[in-house]
Amino acid sequence: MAWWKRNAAQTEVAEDETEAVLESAAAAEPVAAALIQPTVDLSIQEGEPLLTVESVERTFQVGGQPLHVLKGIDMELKPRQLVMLRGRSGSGKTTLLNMIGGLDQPTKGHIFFQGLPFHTMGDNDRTLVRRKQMGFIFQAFALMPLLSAYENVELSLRMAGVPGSQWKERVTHCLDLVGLSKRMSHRPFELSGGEQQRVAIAKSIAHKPRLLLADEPTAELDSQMAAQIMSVFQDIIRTEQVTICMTTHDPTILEVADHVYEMVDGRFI
Ligand SMILES: Nc1ncnc2c1ncn2[C@@H]1O[C@H](COP(=O)(O)OP(=O)(O)OP(=O)(O)O)[C@@H](O)[C@H]1O
Repeated sequence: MAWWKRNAAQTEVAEDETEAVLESAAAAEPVAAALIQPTVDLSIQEGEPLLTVESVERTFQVGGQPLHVLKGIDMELKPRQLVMLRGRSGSGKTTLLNMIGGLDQPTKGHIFFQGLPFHTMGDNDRTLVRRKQMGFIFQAFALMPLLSAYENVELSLRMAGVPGSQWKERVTHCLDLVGLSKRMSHRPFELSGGEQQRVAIAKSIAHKPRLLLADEPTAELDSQMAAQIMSVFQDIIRTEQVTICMTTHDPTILEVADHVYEMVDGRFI
């Protein structure tokens, strides 16, 4: 299980932990604001891919033996696309998503995000690009249980170092986009699973990322709620100009994808 999945699963935190997160967010604000000043030109020309994966392999050492998980992956994400990675459990989808998100690096091959070589960049540089340009959505929603929907979205703006003067308008806009204007003051336990996932989506797009990565975002939802989430994804691609790459096991939602990559044992077929 990827560490960001584990983090998501561990967000059932106690009250004092919520306080700690809020304090660290406040402390992080000036630092984050300084960190996310663009030091490289992240704009891309029309028609160019947002992300390119070339001949990527990932091998883990398990008990002294190499485990070849990705065995030569080539793919492309274009601006404003909805792309799905489909495959059986253990086929390597999350491992690939981690590479695309700059959370891990390939053993061999190249990954370019807006022309930046993720495969050679250091951890700090990839973290900066990720904070500013990417959003993440998890199966387990990753919401702070003691904060309202509004406060959850606002927290992600604080963490991204967005100036406080912009928070209210942006939080309201993002919650409106996912159809939750009337639920802003509700806390996660006062919301349905689909509504919680929509708060998580609002949270992930609040800082205006170019790329949204979602690991099984509909896995915990019934088919009606899953369809709602896919409709929200289509809306935000149009209105927020974002590209979405998600993993799924669910064959019923594949038809809304612009492209489906089918993964079998570390390869696309
Ligand atoms: N850090 C790691 N160390 C060793 N093996 C790993 C590591 N990460 C993943 N693996 C192995 O790589 C394989 C693919 O895992 P991955 O999580 O990418 O699959 P998946 O397709 O996302 O599966 P699921 O749909 O169940 O989430 C699995 O056999 C897993 O045990």
